[in-house]
Amino acid sequence: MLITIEGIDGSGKSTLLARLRELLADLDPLFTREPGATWVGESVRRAIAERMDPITEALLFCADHAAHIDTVIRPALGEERLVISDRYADSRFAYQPVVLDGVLPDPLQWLRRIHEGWSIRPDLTFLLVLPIEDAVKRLDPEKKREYFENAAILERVQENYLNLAAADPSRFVVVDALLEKEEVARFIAGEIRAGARSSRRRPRA
Ligand SMILES: Nc1ncnc2c1ncn2[C@@H]1O[C@H](COP(=O)(O)OP(=O)(O)O)[C@@H](O)[C@H]1O
Ligand SMILES: Cc1cn([C@H]2C[C@H](O)[C@@H](COP(=O)(O)OP(=O)(O)O)O2)c(=O)[nH]c1=O
Repeated sequence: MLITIEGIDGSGKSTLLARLRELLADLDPLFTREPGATWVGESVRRAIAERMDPITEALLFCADHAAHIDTVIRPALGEERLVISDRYADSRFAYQPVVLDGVLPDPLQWLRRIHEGWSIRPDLTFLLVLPIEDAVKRLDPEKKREYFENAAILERVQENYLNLAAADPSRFVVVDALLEKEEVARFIAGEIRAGARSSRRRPRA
């Protein structure tokens, strides 16, 4: 079963993932992330830091996704493992249309087409949502910021995320990221356990 965790920068994904490692330890999940599960992720980080042109950046994120699927996700799903990814394809569908606005006529459609035929659809996606000003307040002032981490961009990214969730309610679970950390983690751990139980009962196609 493939679970993905999505949300804007500062929504609490890293905090949540650290707690899920403890809460779900008995299920022996494979924790992974985008960008960065393979060395392709390092080129993505470099492209972001150097502000490469948006098409290059988008294609590098997609290349990172392809390498991630090939080397991590597909083998683990083949062994029936529970896989939990910190960011996945929806990060592209939420962030890159903002960066590609004005560069391409329909960035979301372009991005969807690039993923078609090889990307693997998650079984469940948890989307952490909170007011932009709270997310920005949570960002570490000591840490160097990616250019995405600005309120105007994050506002549009979150709007894109909410549209993706509205269009696919059977996959998305929208979670209030202002709830107490432990409450967020326990709720999501419970939903993952319920999903894992029902996927074991379901006959494989
Ligand atoms: N539910 C929460 N309530 C209050 N603060 C939180 C919550 N979740 C995370 N934080 C804090 O917000 C900051 C950013 O969280 P982090 O997990 O790094 O976000 P992300 O990985 O999504 O960028 C951290 O200082 C973290 O302790
Ligand atoms: C996976 C992905 C991330 N991003 C952005 C989100 C983040 O601002 C940035 C780096 O992701 P991430 O590593 O999750 O952020 P952090 O450095 O806070 O741990 O890349 C995209 O724009 N598109 C994508 O497809």
